[in-house]
Amino acid sequence: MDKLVITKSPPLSGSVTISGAKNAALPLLISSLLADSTCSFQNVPALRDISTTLLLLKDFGASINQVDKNHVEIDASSLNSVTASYDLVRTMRASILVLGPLLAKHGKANVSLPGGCAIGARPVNLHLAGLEKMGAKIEVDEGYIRAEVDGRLKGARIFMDIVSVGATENLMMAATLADGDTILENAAREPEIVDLANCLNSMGAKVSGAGTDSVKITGVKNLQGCDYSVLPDRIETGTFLVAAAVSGGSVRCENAEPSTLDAVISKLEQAGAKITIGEDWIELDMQGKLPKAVNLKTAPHPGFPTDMQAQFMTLNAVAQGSGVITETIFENRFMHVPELQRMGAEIELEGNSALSKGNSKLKGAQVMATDLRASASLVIAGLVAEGDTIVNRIYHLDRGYEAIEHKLGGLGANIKRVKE
Ligand SMILES: CC(=O)N[C@H]1[C@@H](OP(=O)(O)OP(=O)(O)OC[C@H]2O[C@@H](n3ccc(=O)[nH]c3=O)[C@H](O)[C@@H]2O)O[C@H](CO)[C@@H](O)[C@@H]1O
Ligand SMILES: C=C(OP(=O)(O)O)C(=O)O
Repeated sequence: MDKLVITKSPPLSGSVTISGAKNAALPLLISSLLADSTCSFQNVPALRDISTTLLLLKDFGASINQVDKNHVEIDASSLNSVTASYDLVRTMRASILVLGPLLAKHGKANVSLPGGCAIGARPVNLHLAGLEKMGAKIEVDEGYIRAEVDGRLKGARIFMDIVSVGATENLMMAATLADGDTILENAAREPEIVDLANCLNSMGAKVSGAGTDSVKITGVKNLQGCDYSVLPDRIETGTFLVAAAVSGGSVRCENAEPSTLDAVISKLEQAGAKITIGEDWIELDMQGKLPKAVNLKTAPHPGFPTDMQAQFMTLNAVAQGSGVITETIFENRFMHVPELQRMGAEIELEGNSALSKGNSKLKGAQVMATDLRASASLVIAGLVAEGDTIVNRIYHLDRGYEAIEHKLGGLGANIKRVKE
């Protein structure tokens, strides 16, 4: 498995182009299952999760035309299978999102239950309960969710007692082809949900209220193909901004969507960064200063995103002063803490909070990447640690960051991929 070797680097400087968002692209590509003609997607990030999704769609019988690295056309108008096998689903939890579209369009779906992953149990009960409320019969058998509906799904009012991005997306897609109106209450408000709603509407769906906690979908008989460009990745943007802040540098993120980053920008300003914003770019300048530690608590959007928690853990570790980070979304998302401690970070864990004492002088070490954002936090730590940091198992990083070593290298980081 590939490794990244990062050697203590100068403050990051320059500009970096942000890719399309993984978490927007995955449901968008999957939404092509609903359409009767070809869907064309641009600004698709070149990532392992995207290749997995395309393999999954191909496995159903969809035809895929990879026009170039970031442009793909999908025709899923006729399929020869509605089974998502364990081999593909186990590497990517977002595969569960095929359940709603397959059921809505083909009346049937067999989807392997996604395994647990390093950040928590991640159940799918809300996805299943919502689809059952729309008339689906669902059973779990030999590790597979087997779902069926007699005729079309029926519109329903669905209240979700936990805010779930995936369940909101799955049910929103299912409802586009259901009979009648569906109202999703306590829906997630993430920008990726708005992107999905916009794309579905461009296919002929009737979705309103996306971005609020009540989304209304009026079912239509069929959907057409689309030509859609994926939203820029707010988590990739945030990761580069934190890397710049930790290194005391100055970085401009191009092709970004600043309006999706309010909570992250506000914490970076509290950390002492000077932030300048344009229509599609964000610039961070630490003016040579060390960041100040911040207190933060993760929350559903527009709160502070859990996918930026690990990166801020590194920031707090090297910052001036102490800070408390509380994780409220996933019960086991502190796997990066022991690895950062191995590099010399002074962090104490208590329940779902992490107290960092600050001013840690990090030293390079061999570290293990346990999940996607944990990996990013270790790469950022490697930029300022004395000596070499070797980040093993970067499989996770490749799931979610396009060409991270090239992008960081372009900002002056000493980073290289070692193939094994
Ligand atoms: C591909 C994608 O977009 N992934 C993102 C998505 O994951 P994902 O959609 O899996 O995350 P959810 O928003 O569903 O999870 C939020 C919380 O709800 C719980 N839950 C979820 C579904 C369910 O049926 N029952 C239940 O209890 C989860 O265990 C978790 O504690 O949102 C997360 C929260 O912002 C992000 O960290 C992930 O990067
Ligand atoms: C947890 C993440 O992704 P996924 O839901 O695909 O595991 C993430 O993007 O940080």
